[in-house]
Amino acid sequence: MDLSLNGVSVTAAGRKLVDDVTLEARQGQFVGLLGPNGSGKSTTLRAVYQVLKPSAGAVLADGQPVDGMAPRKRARAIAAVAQESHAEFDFTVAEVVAMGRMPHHGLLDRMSAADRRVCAGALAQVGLAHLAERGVLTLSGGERQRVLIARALAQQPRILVLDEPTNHLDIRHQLEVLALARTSGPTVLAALHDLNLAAAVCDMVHVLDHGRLVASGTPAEVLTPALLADVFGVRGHVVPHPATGRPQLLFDLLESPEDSHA
Ligand SMILES: Nc1ncnc2c1ncn2[C@@H]1O[C@H](COP(=O)(O)OP(=O)(O)OP(=O)(O)O)[C@@H](O)[C@H]1O
Repeated sequence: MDLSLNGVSVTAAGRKLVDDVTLEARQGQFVGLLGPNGSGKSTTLRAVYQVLKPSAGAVLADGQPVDGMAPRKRARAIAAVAQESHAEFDFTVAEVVAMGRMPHHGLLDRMSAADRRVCAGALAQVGLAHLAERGVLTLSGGERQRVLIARALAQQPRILVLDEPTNHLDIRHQLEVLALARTSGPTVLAALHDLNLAAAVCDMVHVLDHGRLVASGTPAEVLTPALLADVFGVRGHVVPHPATGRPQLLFDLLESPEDSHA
C-alpha cells in the first residue's frame, strides 16, 4: 500500500511543529524519517497514525484520506509502534500480541486458530516465543520493544509506522528487527536516529529540521558531509560499507561553526 503525506502541517500550543511535509512511501519500500532531536519526526508519525490531526494537508493510503477511514479499517491498513508505549497493566506477552488481531475480528469474538497462528508467528519472528506467558511488566526494555513490534506484525498491516524502533535494542536485535520490518511485507515509514542503520536499510530517507523537510532521496544522495554539518552539526565522513557498498558514516565534532559550510 502506498503512503503519501501531502503538505502535512501540525500546530500545537500556537507553534507549527511540522510545516508542509510532503513525502511518499511506495508499496513495500522502507522509508526513513531522519533529523535531530525536536525536528518533528514523532509529530509527523503521530499525524500518520492519526493520534494528532494535521492542521493542514492530508495523509493518504493508496490515495484514500486516512482520517476518513473507519477506525477498524484504518487499523487493518496502518500499525504503529510509538516511541514510548507504557504498559500499565500486567498483560502477558501473548495477550499484548493478541491485541494486534482486534481489527480483524469483532470485539467480543474469540481468537480463531488462524489468529493464534499469526500471533505465534509474530512472536517467533521477534525471537520471543519463549516469553509468551510472561507478564509484560517483567520484561526488559528491549524485550518489551520487540513485543510491541510483534503486536504490530500480528496486526498484518499494509503500512507499518515505527518511531525509533531500535532505541532499546542490542546491535543484533537492531539489525534483526529492521530486517524483519523490511522483509515482512508492509510499506514502512520509520523515524531513525542511527544514520548508519538508516543508510543500511532505507530505500529512501527524508530529513526534517525545525519541522521542515530539508532533504529527500536515497541514503547516498542525502547523507552527505554538507547535510551532516548543516542539519546535525557534526563533521561526517562517508565510506562505503566493505560488504554491502552502502554508505556508512564516521563522525566527529565540527571544530568551529564555519566548518559547517566547508
Ligand atoms: N503537544 C505539544 N505541544 C507543544 N510542543 C510540542 C508538542 N509535541 C511536541 N512538541 C515540540 O515539537 C517539537 C518536535 O517534537 P518531536 O517529538 O516531533 O521531535 P522528534 O524529531 O521526534 O525528536 P526526538 O528525536 O527528540 O525524539 C519539539 O520541540 C517538541 O518539544
